[in-house]
Amino acid sequence: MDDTLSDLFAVIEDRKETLPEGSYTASLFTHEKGENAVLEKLGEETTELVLAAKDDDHEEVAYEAADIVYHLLVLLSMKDMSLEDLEAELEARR
Ligand SMILES: N=c1c2ncn([C@@H]3O[C@H](COP(=O)(O)OP(=O)(O)OP(=O)(O)O)[C@@H](O)[C@H]3O)c2ncn1[C@@H]1O[C@H](COP(=O)(O)O)[C@@H](O)[C@H]1O
Repeated sequence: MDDTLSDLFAVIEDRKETLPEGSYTASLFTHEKGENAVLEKLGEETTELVLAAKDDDHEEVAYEAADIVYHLLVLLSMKDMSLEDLEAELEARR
């Protein structure tokens, strides 16, 4: 899981840097979509996650959770934060 998250975060950071055409991630870092789109997605996906959990739909819970994690990592990158910031907070709670 650690590798999956850090690999995904590295891809997101690369998309932010290189802004390749056709990249959904890159579109979030431009005015095409921007921060509001990321925040809206996080809100929508959280609602969808709650509904999937209420239905006990494990496949849908995993799908929505993955959408949330991806957009959360994009948000961290937008704020010039890193996975280490998240890890430090989690570690501090142990
Ligand atoms: N993990 C993800 C990921 N999760 C979700 N999404 C996108 O987030 C959007 C989620 O929105 P919805 O579920 O609401 O789907 P939608 O109805 O198509 O929404 P709209 O974008 O049309 O508004 C979709 O366009 C998904 O493709 C993701 N896009 C990219 N990644 C990862 O980022 C990498 C780089 O992607 P690109 O930047 O597109 O090359 C990929 O290889 C993946 O590993």
